[in-house]
Amino acid sequence: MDKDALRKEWKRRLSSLSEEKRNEWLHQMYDKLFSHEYWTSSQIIGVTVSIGNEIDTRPIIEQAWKEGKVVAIPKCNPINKSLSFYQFNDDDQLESHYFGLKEPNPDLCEKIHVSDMDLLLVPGLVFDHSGYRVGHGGGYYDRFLSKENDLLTAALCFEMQLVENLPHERHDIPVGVIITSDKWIESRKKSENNRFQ
Ligand SMILES: Nc1nc2c(c(=O)[nH]1)N(C=O)[C@@H](CNc1ccc(C(=O)N[C@@H](CCC(=O)O)C(=O)O)cc1)CN2
Ligand SMILES: Nc1ncnc2c1ncn2[C@@H]1O[C@H](COP(=O)(O)OP(=O)(O)OP(=O)(O)O)[C@@H](O)[C@H]1O
Repeated sequence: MDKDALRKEWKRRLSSLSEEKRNEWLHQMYDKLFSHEYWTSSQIIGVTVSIGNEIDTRPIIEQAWKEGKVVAIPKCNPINKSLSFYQFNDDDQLESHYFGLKEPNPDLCEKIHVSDMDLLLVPGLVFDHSGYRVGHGGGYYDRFLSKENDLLTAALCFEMQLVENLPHERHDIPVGVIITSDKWIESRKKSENNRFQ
């Protein structure tokens, strides 16, 4: 399957997940994330504001606030397909101009410099065991990550979003850790670790 076919198929699969299973798995995933050292050692966390059938990021944002962490959310620049991150403290700072996404209003938010970010949670539809991903197809995160070698990256996904191998191109950048409801995968080292099960 090419990337477009994968996108289409996994959007369909995600939309057919029952509310009950979705919630059960999400809570297991959050627990794994919040006990991972990437989370505990990070003060400034980049995360999207989820929409539709994406992994619900609201509980992650609220946990970060509760722990006194800084939440940085992305704003797209569709002209050059770049991302800028802004500090998110309050829902009043959100606006929706582009593609139905909830984005920060730059007039109401402080900009976060990438070099200050500790951990970036990367969205995606399908992932493989090496950390390669297929996202919504804008290439925003690959472009962004191509300039940020040192940033810790993690992705949350359901087990059903994991496949053995994805087609990838030279510009694709794998995420460091994948967290599912069952396990976390240190994808960069290609070794699985079930320490948090
Ligand atoms: N919640 C959430 N926010 C996110 C992402 C995400 O996956 N989830 N992104 C993850 O990357 C970025 C936005 N990703 C996008 C990926 C593709 C298109 C897209 O297909 N745009 C079309 C059509 C635009 C239009 O109709 O206006 C295009 O560019 O041709 C848009 C945004 C940043 N914010
Ligand atoms: N670093 C880059 N430099 C130039 N073009 C890029 C780069 N990364 C991705 N692209 C281009 O962006 C488009 C979308 O890329 P891709 O299919 O990998 O997106 P995606 O990873 O699914 O989306 P996203 O990162 O927004 O979640 C492709 O045409 C790809 O060639």
